Amino acid sequence: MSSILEVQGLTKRFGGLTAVKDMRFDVGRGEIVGILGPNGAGKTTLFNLLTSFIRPDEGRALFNGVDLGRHTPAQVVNLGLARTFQLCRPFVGMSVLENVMVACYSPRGRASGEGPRERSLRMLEDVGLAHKADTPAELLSYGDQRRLEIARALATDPLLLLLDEPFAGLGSSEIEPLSALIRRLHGERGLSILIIEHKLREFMQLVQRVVAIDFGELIAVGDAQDIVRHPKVVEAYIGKSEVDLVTA
Ligand SMILES: Nc1ncnc2c1ncn2[C@@H]1O[C@H](COP(=O)(O)OP(=O)(O)OP(=O)(O)O)[C@@H](O)[C@H]1O
Repeated sequence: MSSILEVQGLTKRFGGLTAVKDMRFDVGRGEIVGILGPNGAGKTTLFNLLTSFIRPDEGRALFNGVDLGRHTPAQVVNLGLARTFQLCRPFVGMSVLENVMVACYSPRGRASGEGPRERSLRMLEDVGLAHKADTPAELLSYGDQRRLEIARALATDPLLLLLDEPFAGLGSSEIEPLSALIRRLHGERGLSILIIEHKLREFMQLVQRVVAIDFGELIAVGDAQDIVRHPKVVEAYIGKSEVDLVTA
């Protein structure tokens, strides 16, 4: 499997704190990879580096061989790398449909040849939100806002989708359908996906490989089943009782 993303020694310091240190891993084309780590481990900083919201102090990330650090966030989207955020930020005062239409005007969205309205509706159907197309975006439930975020990202026609804690704040009745949606998008579109999550149980069902980090450093990479038992992961994060719970 060739790599769509190659992270090569990325490092980011905030004053005396090294939030991401010499990070190295790959994402294969069409692969779902999870980033696992406790609060403050550097997961969102890593996403901010990949999407050029911030610049690395050292190292680089190659997307289809292109150095992402040399591009602006908008250019990164135009290369085919889209993200969602931990905190959903829809355009308020606009409908759900209009929120997605904005993304349809991106270069990759326009290149699809579909009209923005038609494309928007198709994306909303894809994520199960078409029936709420005319609803003001700020009135959506938390779970539906996550779907809207995904629809907006999909409208830019990504090759790699970064999902920042898509299950945060959701109840178990919302997590399973959202997880099924992510699996379907991966299966049907052949999307490569990099997903941050705290919840190991959800990871076990969803991801093909896990990158475990702690204090900004890579501590293990491997199958979810192996990572959950990896001594450094257990020590840093999970605790034996949690391993028993997750693997039960
Ligand atoms: N702009 C910034 N300035 C200073 N320190 C920062 C900045 N952004 C992040 N940090 C620090 O870098 C470390 C990593 O933060 P980051 O948000 O990447 O962690 P995280 O793994 O995403 O955590 P969480 O799961 O809580 O979202 C933390 O100690 C955080 O306080």
